[in-house]
Amino acid sequence: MALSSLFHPSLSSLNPKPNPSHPNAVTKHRPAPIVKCATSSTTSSNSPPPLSPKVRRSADENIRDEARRHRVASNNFSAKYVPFNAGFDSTECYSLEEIVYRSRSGGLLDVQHDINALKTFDGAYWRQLFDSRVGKTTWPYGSGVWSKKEWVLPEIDDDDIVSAFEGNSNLFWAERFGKQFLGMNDLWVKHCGISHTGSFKDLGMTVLVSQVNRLRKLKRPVVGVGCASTGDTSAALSAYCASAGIPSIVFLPANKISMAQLVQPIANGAFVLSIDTDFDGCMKLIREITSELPIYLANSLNSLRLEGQKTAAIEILQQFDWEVPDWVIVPGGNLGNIYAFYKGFRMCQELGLVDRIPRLVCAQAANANPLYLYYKSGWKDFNPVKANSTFASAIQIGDPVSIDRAVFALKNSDGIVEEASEEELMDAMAQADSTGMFICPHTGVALTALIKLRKSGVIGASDRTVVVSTAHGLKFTQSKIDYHSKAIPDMACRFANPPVQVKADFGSVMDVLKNFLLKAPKDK
Ligand SMILES: Cc1ncc(COP(=O)(O)O)c(C=O)c1O
Ligand SMILES: N[C@@H](CCOP(=O)(O)O)C(=O)O
Repeated sequence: MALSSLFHPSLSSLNPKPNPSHPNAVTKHRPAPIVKCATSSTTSSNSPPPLSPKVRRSADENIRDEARRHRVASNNFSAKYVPFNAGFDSTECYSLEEIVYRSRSGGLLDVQHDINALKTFDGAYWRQLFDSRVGKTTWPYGSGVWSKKEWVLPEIDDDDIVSAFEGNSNLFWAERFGKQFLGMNDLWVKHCGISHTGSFKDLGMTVLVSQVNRLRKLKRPVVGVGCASTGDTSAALSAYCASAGIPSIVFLPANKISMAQLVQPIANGAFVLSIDTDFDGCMKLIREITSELPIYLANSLNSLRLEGQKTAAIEILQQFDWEVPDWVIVPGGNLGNIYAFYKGFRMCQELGLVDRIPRLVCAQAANANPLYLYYKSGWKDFNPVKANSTFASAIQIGDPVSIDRAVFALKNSDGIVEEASEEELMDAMAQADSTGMFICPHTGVALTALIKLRKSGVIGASDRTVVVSTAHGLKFTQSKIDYHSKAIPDMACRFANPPVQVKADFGSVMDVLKNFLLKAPKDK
């Protein structure tokens, strides 16, 4: 079947078997889906806009209006909360319109999609649909997250979505780093941090804040949205809330996050509490507070976040033309993201877009390594740790809320956990920067894991490997300044590149330049 016939209403007659539940079918009203846990009769728009030839919208219409004009009445896709990793006989479930973060037994929740409804379409169909939406300005599909809306929050009305067209981040071929330091030619860095607020948190926050927007329209008791944060979650939360006019409240561990991160929620008008504790202390407090006050919890304990974050995995497959990489390495702190990657890959396999999933590696700072210690014990003994200070400050977390999700993801992907000392992660960051990147220390942790696994031969020279870069390096300039000025106690800073002080005269400048040019490498 021609691709165009899938998308253009006028060509739909070419489809030999018109399917009424086709997400693009321009049909009249169909019965609302029967979802056991659904509490509303939401009608939503899951129809992508018509393809070319596209008539330019009139001047008094914006892209939301335009999307509204193209909406269809309903679809058969739905999702609900279920206890995480519940047995087949579990009947516990909740509508996504309920305010619930934990199962009845106190365990984690997961968003479960109606996979049978999604399976009405084959893998080729989903691949083509997602590919057709990349990088457009069509509301809401211009977002890398909402371009996969049917797999994320299928029932939300496009009007309720709060998006900065996040996602669609660069999958960077790390040609020189791979060749020079690892002897690899198929090494890639997924730059999730080159994003609206400078980290991968945007992917999850667009979903969470959109759902809050919807809950508030439904008059649910949500006065504001709150999080504990090591910096990035609070930046994303405050930006998306500000854009929707929703109050945000952030709990930050005093003096433990970078200045660039601190200023983000302040600038976006959040109510910022700087608390004299660490992240784990802030997390405990926000959980207590959100169970007392009508403040919605925005940390990744809330499984809605992971629905957005999982799209980065789908995007990686898409960027490789649906070829599966061998390895994906993710830095881990509160441990929601490693599970989000697993879930994205697994859904693609289950729905026939790919036939396998990559092996996952979770990388932790040695100063905050509860998952690594658990892995090393053969998954026998999990003990939270007191997280020590680390340059990878956003993952200074000792009691990760998503520990069970992470273990599940790693066990089911033949995964590995690695750790990085402060010197290793800072050296790796400096090495990567010296090849033209400008990464954050957390990406340095992930690169250290790669270096170790290459050295031990676990990752082969020709293995296609993706390192997930989680935040923008510009948020962490102080660590780079300290490193390059060799101002870090007990660290050799082997790759430091301090500026040369030189007198302001021609001769002195010539001398240092000649010296430099003599030592400069002659070939590439
Ligand atoms: C920059 C950065 N990298 C990695 C992580 C780890 O992600 P997760 O908490 O989902 O494990 C975080 C937050 O925790 C982060 O802010
Ligand atoms: N690194 C995070 C820590 C909280 O993680 P979350 O994904 O559970 O919100 C941050 O930036 O705050």
